Amino acid sequence: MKFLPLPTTTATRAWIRCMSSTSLTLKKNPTKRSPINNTNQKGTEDRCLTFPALGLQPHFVDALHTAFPDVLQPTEVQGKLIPEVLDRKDILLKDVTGSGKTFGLVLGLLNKPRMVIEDEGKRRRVVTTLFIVPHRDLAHQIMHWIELLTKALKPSPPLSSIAQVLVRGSGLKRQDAITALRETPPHVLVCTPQALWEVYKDDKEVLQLDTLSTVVVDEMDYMVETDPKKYKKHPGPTRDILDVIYARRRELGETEHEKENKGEWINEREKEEGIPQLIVSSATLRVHFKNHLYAKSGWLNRHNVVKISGEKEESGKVTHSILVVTGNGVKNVEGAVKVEVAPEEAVMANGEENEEAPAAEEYYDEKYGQTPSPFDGEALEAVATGFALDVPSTGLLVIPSWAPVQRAVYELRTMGVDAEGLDMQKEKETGERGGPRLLVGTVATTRGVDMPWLSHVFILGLPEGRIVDGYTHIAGRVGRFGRPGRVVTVVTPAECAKMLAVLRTLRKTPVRFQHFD
Ligand SMILES: Nc1ncnc2c1ncn2[C@@H]1O[C@H](COP(=O)(O)OP(=O)(O)OP(=O)(O)O)[C@@H](O)[C@H]1O
Repeated sequence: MKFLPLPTTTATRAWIRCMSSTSLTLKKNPTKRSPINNTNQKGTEDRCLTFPALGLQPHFVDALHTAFPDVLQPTEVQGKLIPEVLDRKDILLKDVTGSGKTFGLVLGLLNKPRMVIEDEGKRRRVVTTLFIVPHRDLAHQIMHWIELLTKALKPSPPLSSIAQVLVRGSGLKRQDAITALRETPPHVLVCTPQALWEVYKDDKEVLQLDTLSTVVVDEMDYMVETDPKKYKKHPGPTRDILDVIYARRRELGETEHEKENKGEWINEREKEEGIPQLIVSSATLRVHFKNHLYAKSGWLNRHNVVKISGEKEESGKVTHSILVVTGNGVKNVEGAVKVEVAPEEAVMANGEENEEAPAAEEYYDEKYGQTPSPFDGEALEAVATGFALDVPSTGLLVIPSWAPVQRAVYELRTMGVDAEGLDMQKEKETGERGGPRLLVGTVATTRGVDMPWLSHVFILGLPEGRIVDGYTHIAGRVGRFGRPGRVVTVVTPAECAKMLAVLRTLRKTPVRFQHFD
């Protein structure tokens, strides 16, 4: 079935801003340093940014400090990002994992004016921002941040008017989600592309796509296929939804106009018609992807776009190890260097019994006990051993997307590991209090997730897709915000050379994982 783009008459775009924009000035204060060492463009002087100076409203900054006492000052990338989010320019955002991109987006978006439309003489609030993310765990994580901020606001508005989550498999029926959206259109709708597209197909009016102020696509390079042979057959929901929202922008771009004035003309028209700002973010936006966005997609206004990237900050102390499964034992990759490990970093798991385990084991015994494992037993055992000997609290195992997470959980449990499927909704309650435990997810469910209490990432096999980008994102779950971490990849001898090449490209030296030969 084909869906036509929404009509984009000026009348339907009749929107008014219910709050005035804050004027933005960057203040310098040479006496303080921001959490990430900020230098100015010449790299000679410290620049201390404050959240109010970036344009965040004072009562919101108070709530931020109450909800997140450790967040004192903006990071370098947030210093550049927040003022641009508050403006109407399109943004291409790229910085290392864990630098605060997603958090900064949340802060900026919540400070944007709410969209209000005039409907039969009445002013009515509509969804202001779509925050599109690749999977529901990331949606829940963002929602959790927004919930904490909303609760800390004085007075605290109802959460549903500030943000709602639209994901598949949340337990909420699609029709109920549509009713909630119609009754209380939120400031920010955090959603996955599939769920959004399904709601749009069911009810084209409820999302009011033609009056949006901003569309954010986080981890966009992961969600949008750039090979025309593939996307022409299967565009995918992100592409479908962006094609609908930016149909008018594409039309303007294709309109005949004198070359010299075209940019100015487009910007004028865009402003008049209220075409939404597009923000694209990822730690890995490759050149071919940017070219696709600029030249082919029609989603980006190339005459009004700003590129934001962080300066190369030193990430936390993360070690990278490669274990090779030979079929006759597991050993460190040849050439791995030996580093001294401080005793407190090599904490033994306490081996306490998990009270829930027996019931779960019975269930999974029945389900999986009689069928052969899809996993290499030696590889899983290496992970189980590494976990038992090295993980003090929480580790993450990333398995290939073809592999069943619950099956991996079952097998690890039979090896004595307290394993469970990654579930960010649960994580916000358990957090660092749990453990030692091993969370299991796939590339698809771990992209962008933030668990400051995570110390280890184990990767089973070569990361899929572009291996370097895949590895960057998976490994980026640790070492966030200057914290230490350990990444251990378990590969076969045939995969070993490729894995070494990945580390070479990223200028990392493999370090011996001390529990193996
Ligand atoms: N200004 C700040 N001060 C202190 N901590 C911060 C600040 N901004 C963000 N953080 C914390 O840093 C962590 C990483 O943030 P975030 O998930 O936004 O990073 P990211 O750059 O989007 O990572 P990824 O590329 O992996 O998605 C979070 O735990 C967040 O709470």
